[in-house]
Amino acid sequence: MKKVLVTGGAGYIGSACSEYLLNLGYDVTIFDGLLTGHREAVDPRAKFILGNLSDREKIKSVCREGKFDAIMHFAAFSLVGESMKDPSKYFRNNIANGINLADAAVESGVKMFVFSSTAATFGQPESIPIKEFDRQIPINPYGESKLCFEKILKWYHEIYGINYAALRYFNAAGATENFGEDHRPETHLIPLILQTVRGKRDKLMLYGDDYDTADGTCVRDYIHILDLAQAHELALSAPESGHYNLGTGNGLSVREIIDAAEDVTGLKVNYEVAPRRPGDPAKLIACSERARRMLKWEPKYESAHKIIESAWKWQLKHPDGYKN
Ligand SMILES: NC(=O)c1ccc[n+]([C@@H]2O[C@H](COP(=O)([O-])OP(=O)(O)OC[C@H]3O[C@@H](n4cnc5c(N)ncnc54)[C@H](O)[C@@H]3O)[C@@H](O)[C@H]2O)c1
Ligand SMILES: O=c1ccn([C@@H]2O[C@H](COP(=O)(O)OP(=O)(O)O[C@H]3O[C@H](CO)[C@@H](O)[C@H](O)[C@H]3O)[C@@H](O)[C@H]2O)c(=O)[nH]1
Repeated sequence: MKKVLVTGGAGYIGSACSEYLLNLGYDVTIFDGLLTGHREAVDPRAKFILGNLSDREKIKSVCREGKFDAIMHFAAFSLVGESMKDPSKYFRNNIANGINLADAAVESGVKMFVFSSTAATFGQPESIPIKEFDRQIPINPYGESKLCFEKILKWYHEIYGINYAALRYFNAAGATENFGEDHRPETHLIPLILQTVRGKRDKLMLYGDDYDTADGTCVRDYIHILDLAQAHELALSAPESGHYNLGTGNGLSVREIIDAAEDVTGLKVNYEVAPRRPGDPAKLIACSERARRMLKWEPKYESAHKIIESAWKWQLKHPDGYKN
């Protein structure tokens, strides 16, 4: 499993995972269309191919020539709000373009396919913490597109024998020394809080303080991207195909994240309580026992302070994000 194709390796999580694999001596090829990613986020040790997964012939020839042992598939669109306005964009990229890649993988004899899935496949959870086999009823086209691709992989496994791991991340956060979060527009809580304390934004809008949670604000399970990277590498030798939840199991409210950010930065977060953001479930917390047991996954950056500290360091080093 030494030769790995990483789609979306110029993006937030894909760049950190590529760096992690390269540090362990893997041979990494990154395939990315730079649609939402950044050229500067491509680890210089990786081979880089600029291309769009919509180009079926191109991805087939990349796979044929590359003779990869495994594929890690991060490339996708992932804004929930945008998916409610333009579902076609999400179904085309996350499903149709994903099929181009899965077909190329099968045709070229790739043994393992690791897929970025999401907690959004569950929709409103039936119970907390969320277990792998809990009911999945997505409440937006983004979550639906990811659930659909999980099912496609299951069928490709049954029919063609390709192994897969669908990794359902909860809230990816934090940064490595070199790679961090620069979504444009940024919609994620932690980078927005840190941009606010730096004065790059006037204030943070806190979406809803009337949820049925201890302090009234939404609770999420924040997982460091290096812990996600560790899980991806372990998934390459997963004992069986299937899906895994990836979270720490610690739920933190928006207010607790604001408090932790104030501790880490020594600065005040200017925020205003705003109405609830449509589509936000009150609580998302993972039960990741399956990954811990079957992949021997051990998250290392479980405290909010460590996660925020790493994101803070990265923002201070890259005050305007990536340059290109
Ligand atoms: N950020 C999170 O909290 C989170 C949580 C759960 C799941 N995920 C999933 O993880 C993956 C990575 O998320 P991210 O936050 O790093 O996103 P990102 O937007 O930073 O990275 C996605 C990368 O994929 C590339 N890409 C997209 N479509 C492509 C295509 N058709 N052809 C070639 N390249 C293409 C983009 O240019 C970008 O570099 C996504 O699949 C996302 O759905 C993210
Ligand atoms: O300006 C902001 C931004 C966010 N929030 C709140 O902060 C929490 C976290 O929001 P955000 O960082 O946008 O992440 P999520 O909406 O929870 O979604 C992330 O985590 C999900 C899994 O839990 C993934 O499915 C998604 O792809 C990923 O974007 C939510 O309660 C938001 O309402 C605010 O109050 N103000």
